[in-house]
Amino acid sequence: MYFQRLRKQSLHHDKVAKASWCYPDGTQIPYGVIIICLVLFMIGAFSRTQFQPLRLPYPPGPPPSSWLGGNIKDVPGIKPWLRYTDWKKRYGNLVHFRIYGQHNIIVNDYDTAVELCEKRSNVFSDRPSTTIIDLMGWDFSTALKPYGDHWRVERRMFQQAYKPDVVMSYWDIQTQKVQDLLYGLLTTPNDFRNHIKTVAAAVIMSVVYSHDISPKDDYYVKLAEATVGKLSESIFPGAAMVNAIPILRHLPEWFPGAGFHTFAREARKLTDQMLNAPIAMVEKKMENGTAQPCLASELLSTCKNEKDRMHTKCVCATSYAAGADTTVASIEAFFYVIAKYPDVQRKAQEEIDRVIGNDRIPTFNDRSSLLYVEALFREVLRWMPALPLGLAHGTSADDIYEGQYIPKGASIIVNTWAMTHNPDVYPDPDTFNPDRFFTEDGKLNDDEVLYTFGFGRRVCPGRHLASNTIWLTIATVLALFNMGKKMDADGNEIPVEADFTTGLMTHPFPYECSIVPRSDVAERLILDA
Ligand code: HEM
Repeated sequence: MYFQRLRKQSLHHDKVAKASWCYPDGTQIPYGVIIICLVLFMIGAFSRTQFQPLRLPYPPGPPPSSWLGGNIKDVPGIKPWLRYTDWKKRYGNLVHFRIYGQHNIIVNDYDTAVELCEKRSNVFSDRPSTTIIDLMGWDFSTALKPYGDHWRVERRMFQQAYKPDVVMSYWDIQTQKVQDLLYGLLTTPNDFRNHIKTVAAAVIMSVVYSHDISPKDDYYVKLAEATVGKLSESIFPGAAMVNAIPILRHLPEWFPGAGFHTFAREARKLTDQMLNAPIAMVEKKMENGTAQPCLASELLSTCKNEKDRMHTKCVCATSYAAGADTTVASIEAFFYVIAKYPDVQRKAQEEIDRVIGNDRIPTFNDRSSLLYVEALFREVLRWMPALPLGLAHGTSADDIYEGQYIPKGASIIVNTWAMTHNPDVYPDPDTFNPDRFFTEDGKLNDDEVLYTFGFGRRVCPGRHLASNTIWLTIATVLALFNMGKKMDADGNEIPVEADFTTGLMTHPFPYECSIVPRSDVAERLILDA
């Protein structure tokens, strides 16, 4: 029965997996043999990771708490960036730890990140291979692709689509979608978290697929959210195990501990739909002549073969996967801090009133005149970086840094949080204080906190688009609304207090705040926009 089951399952898997369980003549290999081979292979593979060819020390780090799992128990499930920042005090800017056979190097300061990810970008531009992510079909994502030809082609497409002069052509879309957000805040302020999610999704869906999302339950947005949600869920012990010991991917689904296969299979279905459904919609519109210009239609019209079409699908789907929730995280952080820091809000509003008056809504053309708003924007990125641990780089060769050994295949975790909360650079780092970006003579300093968008050849190509959406939201919301604490039924203020979630991206947990238009004029401006 097991054999039948395995055969059935193997229909779902790729050819490699099928071949692994049969002799060349097609006879099934007994499971006992397979398991013994797997165990031997794992021990062999694991021992190889322990072998240190150069006899140089790894960077310092916490001693492993178990021979097999290494430091698996030392990495907390909640906000690991705080533990890593603690390790910086004990071990320094470069910290090594191991989980099963996977070597991890935490980079805790800006200069070391530049040295490794930028100056040595020929070695430090890979991504760590993550088996569960491949099994889930997420290897479509340009952001997760290994440093190689496929990534290079798509990276070029990204750079073309989102370079500074091209993103200016998206200003109208962004203005329209931010106006929708303002209207939402005016009419249903308690629903502000949904409005924030909508603005980020609406900008990307419009830029990429020329799709105007429906305000509620948009099919494509729900699909993308469910797919991205699976990615966040993919951090569970079974997944960690198969990531660290990739050979385990060949375990049959029924095998104890191989439940990751079931999870991955379900996730893969969603991933395929997210990749294909919106592109099919654009292609249909192109066929019947109703397609509006957008990134997908532009790229599709230049495709010469199926390979080009595949790259187009990957770039378009990655735009949403990498660009929506990151933008949401930063806008949510802005809403949270503004409700918490009334003095900052007042100062920003004074500047907006003084520079542009209160009879129009700020536009992108005002950006260079609103210095305090710019400082506030930077402080949002710094105070709560959307990706506190960036996106891990990988090493494509062995390397030596200051006499310490960094092996090929190591995961390089850029601890952005430690950088944005380095008290030597940002005194009193937990306080939200835009003034820290001004020089003594009242000019903006040159720290644009751009490193929150990553380093080197893998730096975020969507940073200009993201910066524009976030800035316009900040400037217009400050110009038109007052945010602050809500009152309870007894007239007492409800404190604005929320912790932030753990994940690749971090968001505030739900909290309450009041959002009211600053004046009748502000209300009219929103309604007339
Ligand atoms: C606040 C918003 C955003 C933040 C904080 C952010 C941050 C980041 C970070 C930290 C990385 C990893 C960089 C590295 O590996 O060193 C990254 C990569 C990436 N981002 Fe963004 N991002 C944002 C918005 C966007 C948007 C709007 C798009 C697309 C339209 C986008 C597309 C990408 C892509 C494709 C990559 C992978 C690049 C590669 O691997 O070559 N991001 N982003």
